[in-house]
Amino acid sequence: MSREIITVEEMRAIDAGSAAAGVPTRTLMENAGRAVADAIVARFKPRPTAVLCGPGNNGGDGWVAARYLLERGWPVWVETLVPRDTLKGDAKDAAAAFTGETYALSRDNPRAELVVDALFGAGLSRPLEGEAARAANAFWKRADRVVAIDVPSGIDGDTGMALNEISFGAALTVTFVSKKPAHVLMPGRALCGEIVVADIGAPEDVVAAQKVSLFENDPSLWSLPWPEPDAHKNERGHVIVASGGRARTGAARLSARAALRGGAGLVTVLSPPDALDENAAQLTAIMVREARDEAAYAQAARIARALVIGPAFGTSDDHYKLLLAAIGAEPRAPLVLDADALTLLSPITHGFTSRDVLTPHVGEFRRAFPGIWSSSSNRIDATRAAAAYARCVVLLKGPDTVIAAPDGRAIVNTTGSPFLATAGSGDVLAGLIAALISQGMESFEAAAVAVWLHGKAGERLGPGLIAEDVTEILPAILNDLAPMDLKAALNG
Ligand SMILES: NC(=O)C1=CN([C@@H]2O[C@H](COP(=O)(O)OP(=O)(O)OC[C@H]3O[C@@H](n4cnc5c(N)ncnc54)[C@H](OP(=O)(O)O)[C@@H]3O)[C@@H](O)[C@H]2O)[C@H](O)CC1
Ligand SMILES: [K+]
Repeated sequence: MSREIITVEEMRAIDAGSAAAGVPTRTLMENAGRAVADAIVARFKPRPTAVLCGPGNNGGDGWVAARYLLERGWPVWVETLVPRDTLKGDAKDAAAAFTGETYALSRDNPRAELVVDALFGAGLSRPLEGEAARAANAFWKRADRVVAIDVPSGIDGDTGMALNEISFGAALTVTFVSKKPAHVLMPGRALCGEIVVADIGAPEDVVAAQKVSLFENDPSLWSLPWPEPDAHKNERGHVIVASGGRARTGAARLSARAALRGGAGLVTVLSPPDALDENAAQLTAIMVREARDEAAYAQAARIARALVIGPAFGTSDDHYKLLLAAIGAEPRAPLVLDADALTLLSPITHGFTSRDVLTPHVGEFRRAFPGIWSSSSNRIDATRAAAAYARCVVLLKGPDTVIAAPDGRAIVNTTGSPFLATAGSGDVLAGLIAALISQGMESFEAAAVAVWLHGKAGERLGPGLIAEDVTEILPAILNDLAPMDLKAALNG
């Protein structure tokens, strides 16, 4: 399946391009409606079904779906928001071809056990009102009985937000060509239920002409740096993690352990003198190095293959100087900057490089990039703008983490579980990113892989998860991803 995510504007361009290439929009609508009926028939037994149709082409898809369900013997009727004779274009044709019962949308219609929401899709331009809002509220708690066409009505396709917080929620959403931002961004993703992407016959070259650079995170987008059989630890890179001072060291160790589990050949915790014993007492495979002054941080930046600064690092003026020493080192390793490092640098005025990664959560992002946050319409645009501005990879953490590169590429992650929102989780993520960079991955890809793995760990662990568990379950997740020939070699 294609992992591309297209915006509403791109989807409109694909519609127009298809028509120009000889595939009429009426054909696309026919294929869309049939795909909806197919998805329903594959999942539900026949039952009284109402198809709620709106004034535009989303409604048109609904009329087509109703016709196919009727042909398959389903007890199905249409409830239309606007009089049938006011419909135009493809939707008018689609409605004319439906021979079943039709009602005006209202609370007095026959009781349906399944509702197909074909009120609004990509053309939603204002909040739901009137009968549409009433229906959304009536079915809000019955999402298990709702199938949405394209997006649950009321949700903006480009942002995943419900306008005025009124929308449908669905058990199944059937969309066309590719997912839209609303299918991967919260709360849209959660309101869609299962998402089916149907091919409706838009010509491949028409889709390719959009030059999409936004993807849903997936192993098909990247390949992990598996070691060669004769690999030496030095080839797998050296990650250094800067520790906080006395009694503030756990975060750095979590990060360091994640770096080791993530495959870094060597991992060192860079420790202020007062925390040296504390760190040394709790580390075995991970090395500890004392760092007294700015020169030590600059030196670490020179010798590492990736340097993590931020987890419980400290936010004093002295810490700021140490951070600047690392940033200013020449040449220097890619930096993974999180937590306190972001606080120290906010608002960001530094230019970084495309090898550096900033990993803010929303609060940190708003402080780091205040103007960008307030002027962006969604998390994808915000992260892209921040990456272009700071000239580095930016990873905006959340249930819908977005990773953007300064060249405009962006990935939205959809693995994970709410249990990952816990102390130390971000420290583990930073260490994992550094581990993958240290093994030679491009920083943008490294960040995408790390978030995907981190999310999978969250899914497997579920309730009771603590950050330490995330590092410990990584071998199982990595093993599943290992190529067959490596598995065969390991199994003799
Ligand atoms: N390539 C594809 O993926 C295809 C998708 N198809 C389907 O087409 C819709 C998009 O159709 P469109 O007609 O552009 O838009 P809608 O059906 O969502 O609705 C537009 C009309 O609704 C009015 N509107 C918008 N918001 C409201 C509201 N809150 N209350 C009342 N009316 C509203 C809008 O009015 P304007 O004043 O804004 O103009 C329009 O009249 C897509 O989602 C797919 O389902 C094609 O079938 C095939 C190709
Ligand atoms: K809809």
